[in-house]
Amino acid sequence: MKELFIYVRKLRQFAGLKLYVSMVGMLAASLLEGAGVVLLLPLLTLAGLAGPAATDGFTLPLHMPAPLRELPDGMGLPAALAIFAAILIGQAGLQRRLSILSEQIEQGFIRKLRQDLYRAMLQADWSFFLKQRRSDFIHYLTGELSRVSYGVYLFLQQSMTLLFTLVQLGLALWLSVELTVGVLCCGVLLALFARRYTRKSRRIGEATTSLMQLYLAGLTDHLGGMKEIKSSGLERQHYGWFRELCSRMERNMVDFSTVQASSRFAYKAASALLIVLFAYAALALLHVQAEKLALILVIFSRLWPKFQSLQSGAEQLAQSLPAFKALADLQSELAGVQSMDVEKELIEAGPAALKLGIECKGVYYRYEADASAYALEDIRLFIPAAGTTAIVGQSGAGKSTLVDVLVGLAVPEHGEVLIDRKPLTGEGALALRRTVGYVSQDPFLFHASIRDNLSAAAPGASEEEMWEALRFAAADHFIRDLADGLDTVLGDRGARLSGGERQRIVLARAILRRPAILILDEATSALDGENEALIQEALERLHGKMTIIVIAHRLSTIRGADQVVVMENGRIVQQGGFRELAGDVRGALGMMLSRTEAG
Ligand SMILES: Nc1ncnc2c1ncn2[C@@H]1O[C@H](COP(=O)(O)OP(=O)(O)OP(=O)(O)O)[C@@H](O)[C@H]1O
Repeated sequence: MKELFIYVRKLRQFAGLKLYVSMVGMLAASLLEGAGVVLLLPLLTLAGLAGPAATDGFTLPLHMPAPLRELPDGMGLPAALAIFAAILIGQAGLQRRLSILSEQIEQGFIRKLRQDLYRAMLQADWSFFLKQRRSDFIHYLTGELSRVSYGVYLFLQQSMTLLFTLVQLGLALWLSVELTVGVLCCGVLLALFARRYTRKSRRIGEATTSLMQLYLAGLTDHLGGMKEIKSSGLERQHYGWFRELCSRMERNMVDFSTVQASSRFAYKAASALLIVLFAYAALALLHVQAEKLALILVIFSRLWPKFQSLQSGAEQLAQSLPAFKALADLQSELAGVQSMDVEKELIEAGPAALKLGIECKGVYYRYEADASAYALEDIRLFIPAAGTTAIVGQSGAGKSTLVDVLVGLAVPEHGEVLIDRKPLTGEGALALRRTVGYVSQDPFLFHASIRDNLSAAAPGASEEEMWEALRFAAADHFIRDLADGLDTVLGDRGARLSGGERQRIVLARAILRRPAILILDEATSALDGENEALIQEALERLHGKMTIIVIAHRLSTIRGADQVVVMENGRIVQQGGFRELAGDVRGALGMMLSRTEAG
């Protein structure tokens, strides 16, 4: 429940006056409805359906009937009917307005939640993303958010129902304290009994959250790995997993419907018993007039469904509570890892170009605070501006981690990173990253045209500049050969291209930004010898114009580097010019070269 109130508080802050207007409107609507109900009996009297004894027996709750009775003969009924219709139509009009208002509040609130969540994700430290599944974010931004949205809507609805119920309860108490207290006690007893349904709904809601999470995670993995699944003939296993999960999801929803149906049954059965009991108590024990009993029954028949709908709303709310909790947990976790403000302009623009270089002084880094091994240990390194530095080492040596530390994505546990002799912190890291062109091992392309993919990185780039960047990345020829050229739409993550073609477009995109620092993390690994040679030449042309950091497995790609850094188990084991290191046959690079040649 705590989480629900967090969101209710947020809703109050978001909607402000509108929420109170809507609450007051609900109260007015329920009063009008109550007035309509109270008019029923005078109407019966005026219509001659209830005898004169009825009006003598007890005082009517509103003054309206008296003036009505003073009207000339034959005018009372039409006037009462007209007032009755005006009240009901007015109430319906008010409810229409309230429904629109509550929808506006709900949708506006959800938009705000969605924006806040996505914004907080964008502003979070990179380390936060390393611990999460991508599919979980999709789960939170879609499924869980709509459950929260539904929950908030339910909460508004429940408040409305509660207000209606309270007003009608007051009215019923006015008419007959004994019978109303009787109905109320039965309602409370049943609500206590029905707590089991609410608790069960919450457990089912928890299962819904984890099943949906599993479903999305599984689907994301399967769709991402479809090629591996098909090439290894694993369709059967995957289908088996999917079928089993779908059955669990089906059972989960059926369980919830069963809970709701059982609780509805309990209320309906109790209602049948209570009507019989009331009728007996009123007529045989309390000797209430038949007309008054009729009014009580009208009120009971309006009150009891409200109890039932409050219970049903409570179950649905309980079912969506785990989504509130999941979202609240995520938001509080995100609040602790915010490292920027996406909308804030950087006041201190930071280095537009690197002047001296990047230095690591005794840097230690590990992914988990309690991990026994460091991914980087005692890194001492200087990367000169406008030079080319190659980082080599076996898989898992720490090359990508080192680059993350150099651009401020990962923050060292000990030691520091200096950019042009100034410590790399906060805004400086953000400014630095805006000058970086990064090509990763797993290049990312949007499901959009090549043009859109390029302009996503450099919004103002002209067509000419795009072709220039593509020429640099040896991608111009194959793109000219495509029927739609720059307007060719790439598949999901660029799936319609070969790995080498993808890498070349991503490289062109990085260059188009005219970065001060170009980082290539295994960026040419999918290229054939000819294209790799073309890119090597292009990189050599850039030599001296920008700082280039290359991570490479293929040692052929690092021959032109000014400095080679060799890593092993998170440490730098050798560092120097390519020729110098290659000449030391017993050194790490020399051994790697001889292994490569032998291979
Ligand atoms: N997200 C992560 N969480 C925990 N440990 C990680 C994570 N990423 C990398 N590591 C660990 O950190 C160490 C260095 O990994 P890193 O990716 O930097 O190596 P690498 O030299 O770039 O490898 P490769 O050439 O295979 O890309 C490895 O032991 C790896 O298992």
